[in-house]
Amino acid sequence: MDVFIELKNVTKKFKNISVLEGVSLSIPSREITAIVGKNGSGKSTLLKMIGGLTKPDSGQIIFRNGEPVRIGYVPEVTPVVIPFTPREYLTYMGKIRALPIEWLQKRINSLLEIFHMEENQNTRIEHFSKGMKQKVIIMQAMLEETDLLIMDEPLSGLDLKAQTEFERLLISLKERDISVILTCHETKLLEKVVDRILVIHQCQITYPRNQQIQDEPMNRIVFELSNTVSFNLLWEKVTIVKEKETISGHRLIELSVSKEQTNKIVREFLDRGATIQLLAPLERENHFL
Ligand SMILES: Nc1ncnc2c1ncn2[C@@H]1O[C@H](COP(=O)(O)OP(=O)(O)OP(=O)(O)O)[C@@H](O)[C@H]1O
Repeated sequence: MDVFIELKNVTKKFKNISVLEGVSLSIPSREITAIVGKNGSGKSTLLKMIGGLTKPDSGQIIFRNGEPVRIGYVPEVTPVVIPFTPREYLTYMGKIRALPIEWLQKRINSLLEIFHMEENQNTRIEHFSKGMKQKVIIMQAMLEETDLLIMDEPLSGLDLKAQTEFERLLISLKERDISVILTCHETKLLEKVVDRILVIHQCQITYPRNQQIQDEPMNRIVFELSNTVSFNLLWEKVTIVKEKETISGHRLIELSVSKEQTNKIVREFLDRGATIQLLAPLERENHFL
């Protein structure tokens, strides 16, 4: 697995009220990740930080070990009335971004094909259904070549048919090596296509119960490790639950690890000079939302 996005100890507050506190996680490439949580839990804030629209107060967000990543952002609020056809609208948006006109027209043709919108390209967007408008907004976010597509509540207001079509679209984006992160209120909606679900709960990222391998025993391990020592956890069934700095130049790292992987992880950390603060069976009921 190669890491696409890594959050290291990310904290965000608004007016001294924490939205996220010391969140660490890794997301591999070419995955569809859904972020779920209650209203006001911080889903949009996390998306905006990943999209570079707002900065964390502390911590880091690193893409592909520091390589540049091309990001398309689809905001939650979409304009209701767009008095243009999709081709006109996408051409204007491309010109605003100073994309070369010939390249732009080819790109629009290819997007219309990917989104199955060729037949509708000359109809004014204001006459479109919510799902079709949504597609135009996503196309707009993808006018430049895109490695990562960030979508805030893309399902809101879509009927069942449009949701199914959206699922197919997500699969076709993934087949084109585009990673997707989206927010969603209802995990059931996309569970067939989503690779990873992250739940924001009380300023932390947790994982829904059905994402764990059923009946697989898990351990909770807390290591203390020097701040100067790096580590990378990209094994299956290992998740960073929390990371917290201590006053002594160390950090506490809480992991949820399958029983099967526990010995391997413990060895890895001890080799890096870590000490074990806690190792116990994971009480899932307490841990998950
Ligand atoms: N620019 C801002 N200034 C002050 N507070 C903010 C700002 N942006 C977000 N917040 C607050 O941060 C918290 C998280 O907001 P956010 O929009 O990220 O939540 P959300 O999970 O996306 O909510 P929803 O499901 O309702 O869209 C909320 O309490 C919100 O009021």
